Parts: sequence; C-alpha cells; structure tokens
Amino acid sequence: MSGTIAGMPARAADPAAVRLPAHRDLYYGGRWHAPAGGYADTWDPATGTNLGACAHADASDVDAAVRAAQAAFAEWSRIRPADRAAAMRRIAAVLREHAQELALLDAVNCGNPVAEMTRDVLAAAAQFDFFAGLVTEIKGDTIPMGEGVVNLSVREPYGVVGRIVAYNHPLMFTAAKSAAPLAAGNTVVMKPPVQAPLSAYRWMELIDGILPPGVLNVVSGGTECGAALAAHPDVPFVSLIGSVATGRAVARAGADRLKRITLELGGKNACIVYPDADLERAGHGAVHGMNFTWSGQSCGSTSRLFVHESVHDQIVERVLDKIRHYRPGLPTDPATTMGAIVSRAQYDKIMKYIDIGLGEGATLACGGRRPDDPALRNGFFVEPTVFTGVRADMRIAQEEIFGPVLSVIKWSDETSMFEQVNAVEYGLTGAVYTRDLARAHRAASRIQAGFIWVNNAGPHFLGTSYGGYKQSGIGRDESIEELLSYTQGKNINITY
Ligand SMILES: NC(=O)c1ccc[n+]([C@@H]2O[C@H](COP(=O)([O-])OP(=O)(O)OC[C@H]3O[C@@H](n4cnc5c(N)ncnc54)[C@H](O)[C@@H]3O)[C@@H](O)[C@H]2O)c1
Repeated sequence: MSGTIAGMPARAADPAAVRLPAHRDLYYGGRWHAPAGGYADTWDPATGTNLGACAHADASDVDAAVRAAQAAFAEWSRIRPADRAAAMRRIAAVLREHAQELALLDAVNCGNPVAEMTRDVLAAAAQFDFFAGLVTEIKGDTIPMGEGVVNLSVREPYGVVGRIVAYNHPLMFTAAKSAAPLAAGNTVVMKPPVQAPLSAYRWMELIDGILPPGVLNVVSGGTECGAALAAHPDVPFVSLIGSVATGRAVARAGADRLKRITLELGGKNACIVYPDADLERAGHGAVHGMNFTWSGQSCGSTSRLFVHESVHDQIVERVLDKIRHYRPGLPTDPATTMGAIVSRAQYDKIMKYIDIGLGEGATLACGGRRPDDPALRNGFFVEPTVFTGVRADMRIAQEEIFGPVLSVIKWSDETSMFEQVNAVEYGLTGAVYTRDLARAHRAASRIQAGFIWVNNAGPHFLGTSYGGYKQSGIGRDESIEELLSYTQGKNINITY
C-alpha cells in the first residue's frame, strides 16, 4: 500500500501549485461548449476550499454530446483497429507523463492521498495499453459449410456508449473505463463523478486532438445528467460504476429500449479467517482489504471480518496494531496514508452508521471519530474504525457504509458462518485466510461473489475479470470480457 513513487516530491505539495483545468465547460465534438445546464461549485473535501465552478450538464447538453458522438461513430468504427490502438497508446503515454499533475488534482478534488492517486493514473495508462493490445482479439470464427459457401462471424461495436462513474477513483474511472469501448470501435460520452470532475477536464485538455472530434466526450453533472445519458434513445449501451440504487435506475431507464448495460455496483464483502490461517498475514489482509488509504470508500472493501473464535483475539490484536499505519492526513502530502471523505453527505452517512453500530450494541475497538489534528479541522476526516462483537444481522454488517468502518464477526460453526457470509444482497468480493488448500477451494466456491482472494485481500489483476454476483452488478471489467462486451456478434453466410 505504501511505498515511494518515482518522481514524487518528498514534501507536501503546495495546494496552490495544483494545476486546475483552464476549461470547465463541456467537452464534446472536439471542442468546449458552455453548458445550458449552468455550473456548480466543486470543492476540496480536505480543506473546505472552493475549487471553482464546473459545468453541470442538463438533458439538452447530454443530447448535444450524444449527437457529436453519433456523428463520429462512422469514421471511428471503420478505421483500422491498429490505428485505434496507436491513438490509445498515445493517450497512455500522456497519462504517464502527467501522472503526478493529474494525481494532485484528484487529491484536492476527491480527498484521496496523492501517492495513491498517482497509482490510479498509472493504472489508467496500463488499461489504455492493455485494451490497445487486444484490438486484434476482436475476432470471430469461420464455420465449415461445404464447398461454395463461406460462413463467418464478426464482432461489431454498438455505437455511442454512455459511461457513468463513481467518485472514489475520479481520473482512473474516467480514463480507464473509456478504454475498452473505444478499442472496440464505439464512441463514448463519459460522465465523471459529480463530486470530483476536475481531473476529467484536465485530461481532456491534455489529450485534445489525439482522437478524432466526437470520439470521446465528457459531460459533467449530477443525477439529471446521468439519467439523461442512461435514457437517451441514441445511446444503445450504458455502463455504470455506482451504487445499487443508481444501477436499478439505469436499468429501468434503459428497459424500454432494451439497452445493453453493464453495472459495477456496491459491496459488503466478507473476509474469512480460519483457525489454521497465518495470523500475521490474515491480520495484515484484514486491514489492507479495507482500503483505508481512501477511507474505505471502495466497492471491494472487505468490511465484514469473519474470524474463527479460536483466533479471534489474536486477529483483533493484529488488526488494531496494523491499523495504526493509517492516519488521516492532507491528501496533497505524499506521506499521507489515509485521506479525506469526499463530501459532507458521505461524511454524515459514515458517522450515522457509527452511531447505528453503537446503538446496535457493537463494541467500538478503535476510531469512530474525527481526528484531533488541527490541520484537518476544516475537512471531512474519520479515523479508521473497528467494531468488534458485531452480529451478522446488524445494519453495520448488512449495509454498505462506503467508509473506514470494519465489522468483526466471531464464528464457530462453518455452515452457519457461510449462511451469514451470503446473507447480504451484495456479492462483489471475498477473501479467505487458511493454510489448507482444499479448504480454500471449498470456501472460494461457497462465497457468492464474483472476485475471491485466498491469503490476500484488495488487489486487482489487470486481465482478470472483475465484477459482481447478485445485486453487485452485471458484467465483468478489466479483462478481455470487458472489451468483447462492447461488441455485438454478426454472422455472415456467403455463397460464391
Ligand atoms: N463495482 C465497482 O467496480 C465499483 C467501483 C467503485 C464504486 N462502486 C460503488 O459506487 C458507489 C459509490 O459511488 P457514488 O456515491 O458515486 O455512487 P452513485 O450511485 O451515487 O453515483 C454514481 C454515478 O451515477 C450518477 N448518477 C446518480 N444518479 C443517477 C441516475 N438516476 N441515473 C444515472 N446516473 C446517476 C452519479 O452522478 C455518479 O456519476 C458505492 O456503492 C460503490 O460500491 C462500485
């Protein structure tokens, strides 16, 4: 989690040195456009500083962006895939070149530490390279039909893809989630998170001119903007990273037109510790899997820790020791290990859940409050929080908090433990700690979730499919599955 990044300054970055985008208007058709929907202020959640106004698109703005994307589709879908890939590799290079600048912008706008946001920018660059490298895999089959007939299948793009993303990785989601639909030959209308839109616009300034006008368009805004994109009749494919409630709204909006959708939604993920686990490793994983660096604001966070009663106290002791590595600090400081909560609304929600946990009778083992550090008094910070004595049916163990709150649940009987693990509406990730490989396989198959770690928790592996079971989503990202999901099959039968 921690570690130095090449090129990072050793001292706290001067927030005044943050390069804010010169353009705050909508970017579509290769140009900047004043929004009909007006502007909304955007903030630094760590200091309360107003970072200025940003375009807040309404439905008419979304319509204009979709028309620009539609106009660009004919050319972009027909150029040689290798040329699409070359343009995407240039974008990856720009991301790498400007990683620190973009990371700093995300740090001030969303509150996540700059060191982590630098990794985010590099991850986005890696995804552009990855999907550029896969363009020749957008291929089909030939099926033997006998002499005089050739039968082949091909894959074609859909047209305009609407992508709507969550706030916890603003630049990474805005950039990386454009890569697969573009590689497949679609054009994209991207809606960055309403809380942190600035890095999307700076990115557009940096890559302006690399893609033909209209191929990649950015419209910032809130619910009206997202809803207009989800419902637009000329957007046949909509893809969301967000909450279950928004996922349902997007699915409903697309139902009348039978839109293709992919949904990457929330999680209330379990980490299971068996008595034979390497306790050091499990204690580390229990903390690492919580993504405290970005204050637990992660869909994949393993926020329910199921610990066998025979090792419960040893694991809790290790968790409380290792959690001390995470101390809320200013996101612009490269040494900061834990950032701010993105907004007052999210801060209030987290504090409300901490009250709910106390009211339900869970024991607060650490955190549960704002840090004392006077440097953080104007921001939305919450100390890393651990509840012990949690029952699996408590609200803090059932509902996604999306904050730095870990619930420890003691178990003794394996069958009822798995019933509890699976008794949530979510099914995104899961982690298992054991030295017994057979037990690990059995446990992995019993957890109803789309992404399982054994003796590890937290990392994604580019090339492997990431996505949820149950209400955690539809579809798989970060892999060739994501790329191919942006294509539709066509069969051609030729008699000669
Ligand atoms: N599975 C994943 O890969 C993944 C990754 C990150 C976050 N998430 C989830 O995202 C959620 C947190 O992010 P958030 O608070 O930004 O989520 P959110 O659902 O509130 O918003 C997500 C995006 O949808 C837009 N939106 C809101 N209402 C809409 C509507 N009716 N129609 C269309 N768009 C609409 C928002 O403006 C934002 O851009 C959590 O539930 C988290 O688990 C999932």
